[in-house]
Amino acid sequence: MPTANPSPLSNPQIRSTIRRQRASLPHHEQQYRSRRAAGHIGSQALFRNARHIALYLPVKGEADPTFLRKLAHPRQQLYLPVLSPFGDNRLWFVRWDKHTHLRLNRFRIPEPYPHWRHSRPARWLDLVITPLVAFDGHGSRMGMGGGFYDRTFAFKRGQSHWQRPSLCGFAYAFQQTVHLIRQPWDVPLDAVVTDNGFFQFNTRLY
Ligand SMILES: Nc1nc2c(c(=O)[nH]1)N(C=O)[C@@H](CNc1ccc(C(=O)N[C@@H](CCC(=O)O)C(=O)O)cc1)CN2
Ligand SMILES: Nc1ncnc2c1ncn2[C@@H]1O[C@H](COP(=O)(O)OP(=O)(O)OP(=O)(O)O)[C@@H](O)[C@H]1O
Repeated sequence: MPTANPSPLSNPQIRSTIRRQRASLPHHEQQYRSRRAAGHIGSQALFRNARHIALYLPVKGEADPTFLRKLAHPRQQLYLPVLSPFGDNRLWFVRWDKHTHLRLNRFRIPEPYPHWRHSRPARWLDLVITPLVAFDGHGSRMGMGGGFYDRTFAFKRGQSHWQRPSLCGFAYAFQQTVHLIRQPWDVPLDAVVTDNGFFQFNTRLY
């Protein structure tokens, strides 16, 4: 586990700084950069070969992956994260199509109703586009601090990088930080896409 060269800022400092930066980006910049990021992953095999793809609906200036909806082929099925109704701080992934009704969850993020018949187990997804606050060049991810993605994809820890689902962070390029100290529960990203391009990590190294 890499611990050398940590960022001089503490995790809470990184989180609040980047969140502020993200939220102060003008709306048209958020949209422009998000569309560019979507364009960078839309042509990748990781995206093109995925049949079941989870996106998220952005809040508070997060990069917006919903541009991928237009790039998706009709055979590709899209899902959104839903807070598990069992209170176990895990995510369910529920189908997102033109019939899906959304409601606000306790973080005021729109999500589908947690119909289990429309949900797909996390391990049967092919690609999960994950929100994040910060990432580093080794695939470490810092999120909003709820541990939802880490809990839901804990089964991926220690697995080879080609096993599904692939986790691909979706972010603005300025969200990259020098080095995040990886916690034992952190599930590394397989890839990240930003307005600057698409990067795949060799997660087997850690
Ligand atoms: N767009 C989006 N959807 C997502 C996530 C995300 O990071 N972004 N999540 C990723 O896991 C899950 C929700 N996790 C979240 C965790 C904390 C906060 C949040 O804003 N917390 C407030 C304080 C807590 C509160 O309002 O009760 C804050 O930090 O200001 C939001 C989402 C599932 N859906
Ligand atoms: N697999 C797990 N089992 C139990 N607790 C976990 C697990 N993963 C994370 N947690 C807990 O969740 C808390 C938040 O973790 P962390 O700060 O890494 O969240 P995050 O990755 O930023 O959030 P999110 O995934 O929701 O965007 C930590 O205190 C950690 O103890």
